[in-house]
Amino acid sequence: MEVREGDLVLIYIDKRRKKLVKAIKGKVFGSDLGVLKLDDVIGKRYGESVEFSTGARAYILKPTLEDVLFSFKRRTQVIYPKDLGLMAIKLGAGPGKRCLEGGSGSGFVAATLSWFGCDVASFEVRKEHLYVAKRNLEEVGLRVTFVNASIGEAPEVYGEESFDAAAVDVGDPWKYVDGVWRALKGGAPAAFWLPTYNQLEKLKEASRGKFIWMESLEVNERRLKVEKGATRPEQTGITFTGFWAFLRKVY
Ligand SMILES: C[S@@+](CC[C@H](N)C(=O)[O-])C[C@H]1O[C@@H](n2cnc3c(N)ncnc32)[C@H](O)[C@@H]1O
Repeated sequence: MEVREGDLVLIYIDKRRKKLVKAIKGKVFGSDLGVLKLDDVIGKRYGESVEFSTGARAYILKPTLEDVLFSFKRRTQVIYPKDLGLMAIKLGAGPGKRCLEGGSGSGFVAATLSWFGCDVASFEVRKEHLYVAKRNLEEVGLRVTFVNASIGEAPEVYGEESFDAAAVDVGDPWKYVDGVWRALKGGAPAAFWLPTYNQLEKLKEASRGKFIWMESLEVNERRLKVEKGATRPEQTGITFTGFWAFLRKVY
C-alpha cells in the first residue's frame, strides 16, 4: 500500500524519535537528523525507508490508534492506551454504537471510541479543553460531536435513553450518575474512570438501584526489555494510572 498525498504517516527513526505528519507536497519535516522532504514520502510503500538530508534513514509506517493518541496536545490528565483498549471492549464499541462521553479532556477517549466506529457525543464544561480535544481530533480526521455542557445535561440535550454506552472521566462522577442513567438505554454499559479507592466507594453508593456494579479493576502493564541472554522487565515506565468501574444500567 502506497502513501498518498494527505495521508497521515508515522516517520519512525527509533523508539524515542517518531512523529506523525501529514504527507503534503512541498512540505518538509525537520529533525536532529536533518530535513526530510515529504515529496519523497508520497508514493512510497508503507514499511519502506526514506532518507534525510544528512543521509540518515527513517521508516514510513501507517499510524495505529496509539500513534494517533500520542500525537495529541494534552491540557489534562489522559487515559492511556492500556486502559482505553479494555474500555472499548467493555463498552462494546463498534460501528453504529452511540456513545456518550464526559469530559472530553484532551480527546483520548473520544478518539478511541470514534476510531472503533462509534458515533460519539463528548461533553466538556471547560471551553479551553473542548477546543484542544476538538483540534486534536480534527488534525487526524476523526469526527466527534463536542458539546460545551456538563455530562449531567446529556438527557436534556439528546433525550432520555439515546445512548448505547457511556465513558465518564470527570471530577466527582457520582454527581452525574443520574444524568448518565437517564441518557443510557436499558442494560447499556458505562465505564467510570477514577483515581482513588474512596472515589470507587462513593460511586458504588451513588449507583445503587440504577446500575449493576459489574466490576472494578486496575490494568497493570509491565514492559520488557528484550536482549539476548538478558531479557527482563524494564526498570522505568508508567506505574499507576487509575481504576475502571464497569456498570450496566438497570431499572
Ligand atoms: C481528566 S480530564 C478527561 C480526560 C479524557 N478522559 C482524556 O483521556 O483525554 C477531565 C475533564 O472533565 C471535565 N469536566 C469536569 N466536570 C465535568 C462535567 N460535569 N461534565 C463534563 N466535563 C467535565 C474537565 O474540564 C476535564 O477536561
